[in-house]
Amino acid sequence: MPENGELGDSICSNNEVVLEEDDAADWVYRGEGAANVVLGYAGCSPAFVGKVIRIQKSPRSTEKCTAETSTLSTIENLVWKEYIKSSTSKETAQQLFVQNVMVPRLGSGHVDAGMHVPVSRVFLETVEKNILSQRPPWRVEGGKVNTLSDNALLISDHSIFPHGGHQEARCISIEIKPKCGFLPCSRFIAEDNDTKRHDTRFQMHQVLKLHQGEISQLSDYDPLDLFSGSYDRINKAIKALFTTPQNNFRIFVNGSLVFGGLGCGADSSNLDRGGELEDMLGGIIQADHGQRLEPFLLLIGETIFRSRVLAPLLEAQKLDSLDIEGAIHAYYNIFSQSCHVCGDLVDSKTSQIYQSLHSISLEESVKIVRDYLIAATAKDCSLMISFRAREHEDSVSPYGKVYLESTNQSFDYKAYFIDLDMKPLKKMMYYHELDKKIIHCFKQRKEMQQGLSSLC
Ligand SMILES: O=P(O)(O)O[C@@H]1[C@@H](OP(=O)(O)O)[C@H](OP(=O)(O)O)[C@H](O)[C@H](OP(=O)(O)O)[C@H]1OP(=O)(O)O
Ligand SMILES: Nc1ncnc2c1ncn2[C@@H]1O[C@H](COP(=O)(O)OP(=O)(O)OP(=O)(O)O)[C@@H](O)[C@H]1O
Ligand SMILES: [Zn+2]
Repeated sequence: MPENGELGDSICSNNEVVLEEDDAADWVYRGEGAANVVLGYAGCSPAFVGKVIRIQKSPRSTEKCTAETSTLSTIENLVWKEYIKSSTSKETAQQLFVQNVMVPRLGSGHVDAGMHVPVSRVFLETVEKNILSQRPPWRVEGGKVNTLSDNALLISDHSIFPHGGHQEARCISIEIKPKCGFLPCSRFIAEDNDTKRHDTRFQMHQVLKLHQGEISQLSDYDPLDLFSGSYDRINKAIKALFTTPQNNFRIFVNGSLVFGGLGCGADSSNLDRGGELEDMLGGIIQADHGQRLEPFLLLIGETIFRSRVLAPLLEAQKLDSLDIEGAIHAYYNIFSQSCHVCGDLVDSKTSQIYQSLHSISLEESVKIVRDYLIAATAKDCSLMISFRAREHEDSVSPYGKVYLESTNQSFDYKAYFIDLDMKPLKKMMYYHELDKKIIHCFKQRKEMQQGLSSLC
């Protein structure tokens, strides 16, 4: 149960201010994912300084925008009933999911659930026009601002520090999408899929992405390193993220993106060949030009190592204890449907293993699916860490402190998780299909490589 007992109403819904056409010019494009566009505030209204707004998109394929007024489905209400009241609108349910499900797991100091601000349709239409030229073409193709939404989510801007009255120090932030940090060991993983116990989901998915032309090279990054808790392995992961950032690593200076892409395709093409990043690091890392990047990457590693901020994220990811190969059967149970997966099985020994999952109670099935979905959110969110140099060693600060030995500097830092959206229940079948595709493609490549090496 949520600690504050809040199950239904929008959190601190700000009904006094409505963003109108004239306000649109104050909001500048920051980035976007598959589902939302994020804009930073460049105006001077105290209510918005230091904030971003997150605006829903609607997929192009549906042609028309749809107003997000509907509520969760009956079965989704059953899954989330401990956390979200059944009559709640979908968008408020999203916010309550963050507040009641994710904040207790990741810590209130690392998550801002945000609050809704009302927006007019013309505000959204103007924003859509203003940002069009800055959006990556493939994202424009994939979706547009949902101009029928009547609000946007106002969240702290995690890529800058709020103004403190004195002259602002340069702020540098990074964004990491760490993906799944453990190897599954569920007894429901079929023998044929044993590779899942040894190869990470991230690295196996890389092979499918390469095959489908979504990336042009395999990433060097191994999530097991980042989540290992070991200083050396964390630093190895950061170096790999820098070498092959894809959509897993970005750097911002004072809120502007300076390294990494606005989506997929950010391969090694934008490494710091011209030394621009070295220039940018100038105001923050006290070292000569050409020697700033390495300490900066060490600063990120040191912060992740010392703060242990990824430990609770890993715990949340591990709520997926049965793997999709187990959880999918519980999914069919809660719909009281005959299980399509078992229906397709020919091997009676394997079906016996899964039969045990079809004899559990509805409550147990709901818990398995709920935990799987929470884990899915934890495997897909991102971490933003912002740094600014500390001027006075003993100054009181609400932020964490990290010391960088190689330059003898201390930094303030803050670390926040973003994109903690609830995954739709209906995605369970997609997850099962994608899992099969990933393994199939990975095994094919492995067999091809083994065939080639036996020829040599
Ligand atoms: O399935 P995955 O692991 O590829 O994750 C999807 C992400 O792909 P990635 O591999 O990180 O590039 C995908 O990211 P991109 O759009 O590729 O940047 C989304 O985050 C997607 O979540 P949603 O559909 O927006 O809720 C993610 O879907 P979920 O699986 O988290 O639902
Ligand atoms: N609070 C924030 N402060 C600063 N930048 C942010 C914040 N929230 C999001 N961003 C930026 O906006 C980008 C898109 O945001 P977000 O990941 O929430 O979009 P999404 O559509 O939900 O993503 P997904 O594709 O995973 O569904 C992020 O990658 C990040 O660079
Ligand atoms: Zn089954």
